[in-house]
Amino acid sequence: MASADPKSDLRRALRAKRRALTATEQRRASARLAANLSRMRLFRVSRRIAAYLPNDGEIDPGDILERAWRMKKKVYLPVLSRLRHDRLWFAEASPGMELRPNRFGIPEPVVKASALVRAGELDLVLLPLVAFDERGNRIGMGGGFYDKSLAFLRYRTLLTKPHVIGLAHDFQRVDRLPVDPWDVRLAGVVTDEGVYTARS
Ligand SMILES: Nc1nc2c(c(=O)[nH]1)N(C=O)[C@@H](CNc1ccc(C(=O)N[C@@H](CCC(=O)O)C(=O)O)cc1)CN2
Ligand SMILES: Nc1ncnc2c1ncn2[C@@H]1O[C@H](COP(=O)(O)OP(=O)(O)OP(=O)(O)O)[C@@H](O)[C@H]1O
Repeated sequence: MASADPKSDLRRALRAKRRALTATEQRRASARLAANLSRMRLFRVSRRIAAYLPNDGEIDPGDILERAWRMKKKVYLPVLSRLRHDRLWFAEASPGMELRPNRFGIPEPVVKASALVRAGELDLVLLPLVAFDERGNRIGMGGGFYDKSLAFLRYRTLLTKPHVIGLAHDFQRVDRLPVDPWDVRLAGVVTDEGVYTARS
């Protein structure tokens, strides 16, 4: 059924499409994604990199995490704030560390509050998305978590950290997305098929 929010129909359709991928398709996409990202200078020079654990058919950054650890980079995963329910913090992750599902069922590192860092302490945030366009606009799951946690970037220059790159299956690209005032623009999007660098 069509709804009043143009974003929600698109969300539903693309989420269903990515959930329908087989495990084999997901593994192939993950390997291609890692190959495409590791060719980027931004990835090579970044020391502290946040990614995510895949949920709902999202493209799997697992191969990227492995590569980053081999390159002696620090890898971070998002943790929902227990105090402010709409904010993300980031915890350094290591292979095989203890994880516990958050309220959406997505596993999170189990760390003490003092070990959590804010987005501004990272060099590169690789974030999940539901749809993107080539101008660097995205829509996510609808919680506004990343938009709120990265809102400070909208008032700063292009040189401000972290750099924000979206990760997606190539079929999640759409012609043009509606832009809301709070949306944080991506520097680019990397997919299983290639790299889209946003030009303003
Ligand atoms: N892998 C991954 N981790 C992430 C995010 C993400 O999008 N992907 N997030 C990015 O923000 C944060 C969590 N935000 C999320 C927001 C909504 C749903 C979700 O599945 N919503 C369900 C309703 C679930 C419920 O209410 O219990 C839905 O819309 O069907 C999941 C994660 C932090 N970690
Ligand atoms: N910086 C902000 N300050 C206050 N509210 C915000 C901010 N960013 C987003 N929101 C609110 O969050 C809600 C969800 O926004 P939106 O639909 O754009 O999320 P999304 O981009 O799909 O989610 P996410 O960022 O978690 O991937 C909106 O109702 C919006 O009002």
